[in-house]
Amino acid sequence: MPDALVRLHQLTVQFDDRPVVDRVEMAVRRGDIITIIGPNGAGKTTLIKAVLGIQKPSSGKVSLANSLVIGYVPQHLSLEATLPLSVRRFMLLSGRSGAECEAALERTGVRHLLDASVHHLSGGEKQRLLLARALARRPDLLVLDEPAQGVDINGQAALYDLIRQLRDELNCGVIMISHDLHLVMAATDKVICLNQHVCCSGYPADISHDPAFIETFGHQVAESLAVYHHNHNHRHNLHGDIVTSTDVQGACDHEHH
Ligand SMILES: Nc1ncnc2c1ncn2[C@@H]1O[C@H](COP(=O)(O)OP(=O)(O)OP(=O)(O)O)[C@@H](O)[C@H]1O
Repeated sequence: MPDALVRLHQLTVQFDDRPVVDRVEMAVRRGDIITIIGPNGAGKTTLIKAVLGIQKPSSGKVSLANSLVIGYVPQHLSLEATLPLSVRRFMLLSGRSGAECEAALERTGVRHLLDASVHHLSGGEKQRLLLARALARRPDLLVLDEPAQGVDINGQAALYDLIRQLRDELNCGVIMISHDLHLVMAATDKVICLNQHVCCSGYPADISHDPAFIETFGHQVAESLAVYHHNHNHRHNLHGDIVTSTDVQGACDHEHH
């Protein structure tokens, strides 16, 4: 099994003696798309901040692969509203060359906005700009905090699709937070349900049956996800991709209901 890009060992973060992230174990490898779901205040952003090194663990640790390059897409683009700033200038502030910035913007579908003001971009355009900035670093690990916020439903599906393509092109690992359970179930390889501690984790179709998932999100949510469940007549590799019967190393062979 390839080495992990990032590994959490019993990661715990406390604020005023209150554990907000409680003894979390997790590993992200190249090719993984791992989505963290959980109710408000569950500790998702705090966990991501610990991965980024901007939140110190109270105990446990975060191990990163040597010279790991992380591309981070924050929830929002927060900028001084009175400061004039074009998309081109914003991208160049990342320290990458003009050509690299333009290629990244092209890849996320917003190169035509090079000379637009960042203040006038739509919600979806801003998310694609933030993704381009992360991409320009050619990251080993993409970290996204609710990347689909402010994006309409069609745009969300396209954005998740793009994230999958980028994972393939860069052969990077992806860790993201999402609140949109339907899209998560449709677009993710592995889901971690966090409520301070890890309630349950696994393939999307499996975890929605997990009593811990139902307890966290309620029967209504679990039932509404039933549409994504299906009987499998195929096998998965460890990344959740379908494999043929001759290529079964590390595959699971199970039925989902
Ligand atoms: N720097 C801090 N000091 C004190 N408490 C904090 C700090 N940062 C976060 N918290 C608290 O930790 C808890 C978890 O916050 P966090 O932002 O990680 O949750 P979340 O799962 O990302 O929530 P949401 O889905 O609402 O964004 C919250 O109760 C929050 O108030």
